[in-house]
Amino acid sequence: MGDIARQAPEKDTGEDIYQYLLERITNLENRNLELREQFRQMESEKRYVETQKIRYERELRKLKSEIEQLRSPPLVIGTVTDVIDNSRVIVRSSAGPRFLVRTSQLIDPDLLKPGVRCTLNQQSLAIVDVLPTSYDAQIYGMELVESPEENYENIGGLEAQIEEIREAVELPLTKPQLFEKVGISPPKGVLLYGPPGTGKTLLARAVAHQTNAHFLRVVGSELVQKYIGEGARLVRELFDLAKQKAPSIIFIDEIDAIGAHRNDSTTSGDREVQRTLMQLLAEMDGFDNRGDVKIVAATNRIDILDRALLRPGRFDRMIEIPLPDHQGRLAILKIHTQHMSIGEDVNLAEVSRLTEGKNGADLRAICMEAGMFAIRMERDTVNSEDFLKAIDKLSVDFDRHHFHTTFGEMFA
Ligand SMILES: Nc1ncnc2c1ncn2[C@@H]1O[C@H](COP(=O)(O)OP(=O)(O)OP(=O)(O)O)[C@@H](O)[C@H]1O
Repeated sequence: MGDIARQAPEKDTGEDIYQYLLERITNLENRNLELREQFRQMESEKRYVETQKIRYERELRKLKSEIEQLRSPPLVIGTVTDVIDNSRVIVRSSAGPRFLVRTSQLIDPDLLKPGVRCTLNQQSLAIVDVLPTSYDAQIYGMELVESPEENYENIGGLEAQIEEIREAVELPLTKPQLFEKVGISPPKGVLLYGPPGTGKTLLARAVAHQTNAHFLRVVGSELVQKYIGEGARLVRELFDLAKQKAPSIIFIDEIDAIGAHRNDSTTSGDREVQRTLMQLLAEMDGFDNRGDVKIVAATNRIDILDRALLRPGRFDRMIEIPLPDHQGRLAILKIHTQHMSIGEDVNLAEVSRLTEGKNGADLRAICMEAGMFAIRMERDTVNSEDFLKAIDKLSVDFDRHHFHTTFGEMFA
């Protein structure tokens, strides 16, 4: 640069100017050559970067689609039996057969050793994830509460049912000697049945609270749908965990999902449900009813339950949890308004009369909605107008939901 920018000579004789220009031309030509060379190098660098970019983009797309493919549920569970090389292993699926499967690049090959449990894509059977070796209740969506907070005072309108469950579950846990002295066996399992939202879960949690027992909740449909082929194993682990944590109460919600009576169809889904049910029956049969683990199940569909579940020594005590009547609704409304600041004009008996056919969950929602109306109006007490608006709003919501469900079912 210094050469090119050199100042013209002061003495401007013709010879000097000629020399100066000649030198300048040579310099500029050299510089031009240098720049051309740099340009050529940069061009080839650019081409290299561009091809790299295309390669990375292709790899990114491949990995993204691999992730999507691998992550899509449901997943099958298997155990690695042999490792062939870094990308292929033999896995025994929990349903029985063995497969030679590919592993994802996202999985550290060091983790894949014989005996390790893993999840497999249902279609490609590629390994998606490696499961921890130690037992983890949360993986399976089990709810484990040390001692739930709900107590009998939180339950409205179910006095007779509370009495029954106390006899069937609480007494054998707190006073087992009574049963021994009289020489009778306490019931093994209790089945709560009735429409949704009427307090079945609440009741089971309250018994666990009263007896200081661990509360273990599983949902029947999740047992068979979350990890295919794992239902039976989950039932076994559920009972093991309950024994470990005793005194404990196992609560199986939606038991109809595994305990519906069997028909002749033999799809793999049906077989899975049957295996899970057989395991549950086996666990219950091999169980000491004088022990400190109690089983409570709930269903909205007692009509479809397999009779095998209801035989003596299984769910042999059935308690109906019906929709609340007027007095029941009043009791539930009192419970859900006890911490609310309610105006003197509010007549809960009237609210109960206006909510015929509603369940406990609806009544709780009405109380909360009435509170929201008061907050929107910047009032600190809830008046009867708020309750009327809340009942209206929830009835409209209910009708809309009902309409969508019915409409959806028509086209399903
Ligand atoms: N009898 C009741 N007394 C007080 N609150 C109730 C009662 N029934 C229902 N609720 C309220 O509704 C909520 C939902 O009820 P819960 O889950 O116990 O019903 P469920 O019968 O188990 O319903 P599902 O069959 O849909 O599982 C409860 O947490 C509680 O706040």
